[in-house]
Amino acid sequence: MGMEFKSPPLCPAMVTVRRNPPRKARATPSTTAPDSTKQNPSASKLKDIPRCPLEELLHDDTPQIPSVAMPSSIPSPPENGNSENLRVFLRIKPLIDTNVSSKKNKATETRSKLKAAKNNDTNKKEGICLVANDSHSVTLSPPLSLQDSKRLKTEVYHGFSHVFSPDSSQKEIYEKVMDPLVSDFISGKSGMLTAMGPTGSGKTHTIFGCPREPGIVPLTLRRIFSETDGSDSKMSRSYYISMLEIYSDRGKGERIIDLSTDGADLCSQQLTNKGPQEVMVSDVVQAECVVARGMLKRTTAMTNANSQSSRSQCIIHIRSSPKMISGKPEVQPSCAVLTIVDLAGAEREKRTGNQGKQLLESNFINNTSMVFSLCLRSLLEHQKNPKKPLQKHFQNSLLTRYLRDYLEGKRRITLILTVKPGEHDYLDTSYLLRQSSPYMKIKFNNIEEPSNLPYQKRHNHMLPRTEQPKRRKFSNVDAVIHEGDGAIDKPVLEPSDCGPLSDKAYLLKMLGEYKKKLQESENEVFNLQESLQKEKIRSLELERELQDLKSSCSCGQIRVCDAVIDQSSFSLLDCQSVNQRSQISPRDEKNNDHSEELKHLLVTDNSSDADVTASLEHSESMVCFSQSTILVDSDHLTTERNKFLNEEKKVGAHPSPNPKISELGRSQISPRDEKNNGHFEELKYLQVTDNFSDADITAASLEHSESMVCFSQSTILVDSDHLTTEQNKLLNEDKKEVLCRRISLDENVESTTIENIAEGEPEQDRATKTEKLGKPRRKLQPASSLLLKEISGLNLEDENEKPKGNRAGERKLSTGERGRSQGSISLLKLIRSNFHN
Ligand SMILES: Nc1ncnc2c1ncn2[C@@H]1O[C@H](COP(=O)(O)OP(=O)(O)OP(=O)(O)O)[C@@H](O)[C@H]1O
Repeated sequence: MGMEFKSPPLCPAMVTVRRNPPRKARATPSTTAPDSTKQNPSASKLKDIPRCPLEELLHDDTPQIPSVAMPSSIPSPPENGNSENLRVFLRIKPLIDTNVSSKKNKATETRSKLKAAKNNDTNKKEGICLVANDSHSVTLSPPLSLQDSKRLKTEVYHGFSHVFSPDSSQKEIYEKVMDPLVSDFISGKSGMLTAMGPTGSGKTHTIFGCPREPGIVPLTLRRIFSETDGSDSKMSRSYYISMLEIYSDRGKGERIIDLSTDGADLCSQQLTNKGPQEVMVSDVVQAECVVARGMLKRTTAMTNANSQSSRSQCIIHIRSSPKMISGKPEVQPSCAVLTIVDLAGAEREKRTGNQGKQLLESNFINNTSMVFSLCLRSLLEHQKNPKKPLQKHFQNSLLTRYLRDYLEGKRRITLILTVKPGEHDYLDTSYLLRQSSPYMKIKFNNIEEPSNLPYQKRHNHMLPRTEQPKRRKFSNVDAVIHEGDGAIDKPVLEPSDCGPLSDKAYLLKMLGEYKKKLQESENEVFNLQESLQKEKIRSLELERELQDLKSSCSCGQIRVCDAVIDQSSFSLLDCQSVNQRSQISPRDEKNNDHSEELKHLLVTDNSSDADVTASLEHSESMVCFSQSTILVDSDHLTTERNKFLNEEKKVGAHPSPNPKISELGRSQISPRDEKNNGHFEELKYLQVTDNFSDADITAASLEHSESMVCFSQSTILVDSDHLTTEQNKLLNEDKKEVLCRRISLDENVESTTIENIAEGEPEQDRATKTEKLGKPRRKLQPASSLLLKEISGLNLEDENEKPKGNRAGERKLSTGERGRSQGSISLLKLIRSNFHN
């Protein structure tokens, strides 16, 4: 039905010159409109003025019923040969959709019915817009309402591989659509079946079916395994199933979910490198279970158009590979993959009433469907005109990237279109038929069945090339793990199945190594942490021990020194030396060093606690013996301090030619004793230093315990007063190291510290002095009490002693003192005899 068209009259004053006149619209096969230029002679006069292409704009591109011009252009399915056309099947869904009026959609149905009743009384019963003319063609008639408003016309589509009427059974569909593909698959040819159609048109039903009416997938599996069961064992093959869905969560990009196993999220990279996990199936029950599980995990939702609408694109791979027999692969065609895709149905917002999340999902679904169609369209145009480059529409969605090889015509595709015949679905059906019917012209030329190539390689071809990592060569294929790695019953391909190690296997191997290393490092870190902890504990224990030792040491010192002070006021014992000499151990061989000097200040006083505490200022250089006695290292004292002490005459030291003696002499200080201010007790003793034998010393100390103190194996301290002039002389003559010191004692002043060394003093006097001083008596420790007993029992006498110019003046010796010099004599005798020997 052509349309009369008259160009609008031209304005005489206006001349329009077009540099690039619009292309002349080509005549569509369906158009029957007479050439307007022939019919209207006046139009020829206006040939210079391009006419408005209104006719083309208004023209409906669809073929008209009376003049069906398509059959000649639509190729019939090729029987065989290298070149074959894409097969397009059409399935018409039964009009009465029980599911739509099911409980969940009852409300929607009621609403739409009420609407329909309001709008048009004639539409009480929905009309049919699509009818099958024969097994290869259909007629699509627009509803009257649309015919009037949009001037839509009846269309005839033919050239389908087969049109399935609404009463077609699932089995029939399987046999016509899928069985040839399965046969190819079994013989080693790969192929893909894709179900396309608007939402609720029966794609999922066709692909999966239901228990009562199993769909293409279950029937395919049955066929495959029935075939395998009957075949010779030598021809038997292994089959693997993988199932995944591409889904858009709230429109936030695409996600790939592995449906065959754990429903894990696979990123695009994983899909490329590893692919979906495969599950090896050995019989139909196992295979159906895997598919059923996957279906349960698939994302679906209830929409106004479908109570269980698929919200994702679902892809199932069935892969076959030859079984190894006696370690050698069979020569038969090796791996083949059968791919079945259930696309999510395109949705119209008005019809579905989707909002929010579902609207976003709907956009994703429509977009993916559109990209899929564009890819095929581009392939068709490229095949028609090879000069036209193949558009890279596949890049626009994950699904098309994944199926790129198919969409570029390198693998066989079969399409099954599902449509609803109702009038309400006219637009959807029309759109699908117009869009998809040209695909029948797509040819697959010289399809290279990579029967001798491993599946891995082919599968990698199928994946987006841009995402393929660089290939690496491996000689050892022991770590070959195919894409089904990780599945519980994952199969591991034999080296011969896979050829060189694939990228995926390489990456997996690397990952495994890194994982191992990480594990080792973690273990090491753990061990180090443990040992660190142990070390910390140990160091704490050691610190505690050290503290204990320190405290016990200081206690010991105090005890020993207290005892010395209280009992005999023999204050020359240097704490350090005491410690070093193991508490005055005569057998300490280490202390054979004669040069060891004792140089300390002994501050003896009735020091108050505060004073003693103040001594802590010099804690490094002094040792606190007791409340009344502080032993200070004179070297550590400042010059002022020493000066002060000297000025105050608190240091009583006889000048001695021997530096040791002077040092020792300076060690008698009583700075805080007010009573003793400037007065010193006299200490008279000899320090005989030599290498005495143990026996000698022991004998000496025992024999003359009253007059000597044995410090060590090399040092004996003897009261010089107790020695006779002869004895002293002898010692000097023999150049033995005789340390003699005399500290004058002011007789007028009572000594506090060394009062007990004032030999020969009557017990009564001592008691009186002590009483006067009011100094507390300290209890002796057992170790020191013996020593002090010896010291206190010293009866020293130095007959040759001369005044040493000490400030205290010459000491007057009492008769009693002189009488107690026998011990000294005996000692000197012993020493002498020792030297002579
Ligand atoms: N040929 C058929 N015979 C009987 N019932 C059918 C047929 N085709 C589809 N149905 C029913 O129609 C409903 C919708 O079908 P289905 O879910 O397969 O549509 P769909 O195209 O997959 O929709 P969507 O794209 O939204 O997933 C289902 O309940 C299904 O059982």
